[in-house]
Amino acid sequence: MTVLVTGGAGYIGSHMVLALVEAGEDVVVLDNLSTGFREAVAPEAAFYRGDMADEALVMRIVARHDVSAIIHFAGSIVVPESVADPLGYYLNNTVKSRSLMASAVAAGVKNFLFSSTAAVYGDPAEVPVTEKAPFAPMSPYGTSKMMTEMMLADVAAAHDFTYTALRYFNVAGADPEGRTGQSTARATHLIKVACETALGKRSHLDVYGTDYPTPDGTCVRDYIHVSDLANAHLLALGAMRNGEGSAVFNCGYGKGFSVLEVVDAVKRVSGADFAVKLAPRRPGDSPQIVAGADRIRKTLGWAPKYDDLDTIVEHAFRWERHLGLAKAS
Ligand SMILES: NC(=O)c1ccc[n+]([C@@H]2O[C@H](COP(=O)([O-])OP(=O)(O)OC[C@H]3O[C@@H](n4cnc5c(N)ncnc54)[C@H](O)[C@@H]3O)[C@@H](O)[C@H]2O)c1
Ligand SMILES: O=c1ccn([C@@H]2O[C@H](COP(=O)(O)OP(=O)(O)O[C@H]3O[C@H](CO)[C@@H](O)[C@H](O)[C@H]3O)[C@@H](O)[C@H]2O)c(=O)[nH]1
Repeated sequence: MTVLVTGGAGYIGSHMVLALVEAGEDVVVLDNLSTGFREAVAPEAAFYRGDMADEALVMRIVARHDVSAIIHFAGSIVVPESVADPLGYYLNNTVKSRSLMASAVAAGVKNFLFSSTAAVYGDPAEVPVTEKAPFAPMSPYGTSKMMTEMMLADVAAAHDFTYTALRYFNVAGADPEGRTGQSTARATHLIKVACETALGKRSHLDVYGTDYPTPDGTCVRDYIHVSDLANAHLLALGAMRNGEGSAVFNCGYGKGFSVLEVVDAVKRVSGADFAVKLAPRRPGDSPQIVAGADRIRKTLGWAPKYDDLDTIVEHAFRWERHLGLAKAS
């Protein structure tokens, strides 16, 4: 009874592997290391370097390790990059997820947890946005994830197969014990970029767009600590194993912070007053996304431990310092 984690060498996946190992699960990771790092994978987990769409490899892993559940993180994750390269995103996030699902069905793996995203909502009419809101992605990234969710629903209707789509809001922070964190090269995520800037790895931080219809004109996001997110996966996995059926959950705290508020938090926590430049809007950005987060708390009993922006930033900053002072590429 092993859990297969695709993308387990990545930022969120490496935290998930730690949480699974701590929970006593057997874990096998499949990752092509396109953005992940072999050394980020906890030593207790078996590791295969390969592509999630390599159906023969996935079937071999499932048979050899007696895989009974898949947690599927592997994918491409940068919103503006998806605007520039939609076909690349549809291939890696949608087409290759279809292959992974086909392998799961063929091999009889019945439980499938999927990394979806708040980006499937686009610019929602109501904020906080609940799971009942319609799909309205504003970027190829969001559309690529929406299509995967739609495939999962169809597969669950046709086969003995249960899925949970967790729609993450903005994931940030690092393992509180400092064992892993976000090591992504050429990072684009706000909190990581701000921490790099605070440490002098970048000359300044650009604020993309100051004329949005938000209180201070900058985009608002709901930042969730990566370790709370890993815990949400453990709960979702338990519910699927208990036969509770397919489900969709938002993963966020229900609180929004603007880009400028995040920049202030990073300055406060780091003690560094770095340069900030106001820049034009970035393609594909939604003005404001905040999670309606009741369903996961009520249904799965999720009780986050790190629901505090300064704590998230502190953990992210500590990891960034641990990575060293090499200039960000
Ligand atoms: N970081 C966020 O804020 C956020 C928010 C919502 C959803 N997500 C989703 O969570 C998942 C993990 O994101 P992350 O932030 O850890 O990103 P990441 O880039 O650190 O991790 C992705 C991992 O998948 C691997 N990978 C990519 N394509 C692959 C393929 N074809 N076959 C095998 N491995 C492959 C990469 O090498 C990497 O280790 C993604 O699916 C992403 O869309 C992330
Ligand atoms: O140097 C920077 C980086 C970001 N931002 C802004 O900060 C906000 C957050 O951006 P970012 O951290 O890149 O996250 P998102 O574009 O919101 O996307 C993240 O969050 C989504 C869920 O909401 C996930 O699905 C994506 O994978 C993940 O990249 C946006 O308004 C950006 O324009 C800046 O102003 N300057």
